Amino acid sequence: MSEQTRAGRTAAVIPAAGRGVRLGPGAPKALRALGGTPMLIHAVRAMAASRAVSLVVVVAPQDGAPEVKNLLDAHSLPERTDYLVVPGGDTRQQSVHAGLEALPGTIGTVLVHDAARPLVPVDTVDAVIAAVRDGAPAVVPALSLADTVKEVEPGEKGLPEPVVATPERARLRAVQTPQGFDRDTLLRAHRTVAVSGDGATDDAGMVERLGTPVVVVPGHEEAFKVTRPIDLVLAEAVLARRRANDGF
Ligand SMILES: Nc1ccn([C@@H]2O[C@H](COP(=O)(O)OP(=O)(O)OP(=O)(O)O)[C@@H](O)[C@H]2O)c(=O)n1
Ligand SMILES: C[C@](O)(CO)[C@H](O)COP(=O)(O)O
Repeated sequence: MSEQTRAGRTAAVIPAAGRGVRLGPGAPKALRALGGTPMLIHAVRAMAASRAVSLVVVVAPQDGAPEVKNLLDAHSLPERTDYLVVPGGDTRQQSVHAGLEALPGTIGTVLVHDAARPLVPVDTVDAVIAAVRDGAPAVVPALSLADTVKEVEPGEKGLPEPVVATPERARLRAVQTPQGFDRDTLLRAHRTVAVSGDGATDDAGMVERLGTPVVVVPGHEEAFKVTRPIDLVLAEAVLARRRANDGF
């Protein structure tokens, strides 16, 4: 069944319904400008840049679907790709679930990509799709860590926290998006797995909870998530360098 569905088309679901509290006051994060263009538009273009992606489903803030539709209409996007907008939920996983339920039956492979990762290169997108099409039911791009990581006993904010363990860094990876899935597998995870607790911060974590294997492929430094104000400074710098290199 999976092999059969994976022969189908590839869609990208972009959860974009978050507020961006950690970025500070302002418009919903996905709608904030990066290089003069909403972050969401960068993310949509990043998915549609892959020739394998034939449908992009944007999950908009709950009451923001009309605004997001207008935004997509107002920006140039590849014509070979179809675009759909659906309203999101209170959590990232509710939003992703809403996007998945909107997929037509012809979709065999699905990517889930944060609107907050506007600069992911198309080679990373294609590598994830290729790994799913080669038979992996769940694929995540990830990077090794530059910092040592400590596990702590979380305490009150501002107070010293006791260290519990120092995990072996060589075995750790920082996970990015787009994450790629056999569509039936991810839908099953979203329909059956609890959306809180360990493994609920990303879609691959939910698939892990099904007992289904997940594999990692190399991520990319420019696929970082715009979470805090410093990330926006970095994103502007990366975009400016790209534009200078492209000569416009
Ligand atoms: N209810 C939600 C919450 C998050 N997201 C999306 O999930 C992605 C990753 O989440 P994150 O970076 O945490 O975004 P926010 O939730 O907006 O950030 P914050 O936690 O700082 O408010 C973002 O593209 C965000 O729009 C979503 O679609 N629906
Ligand atoms: C999905 C994700 O981007 C993988 O790193 C991450 O788990 C999202 O976490 P957030 O706290 O909801 O931004």
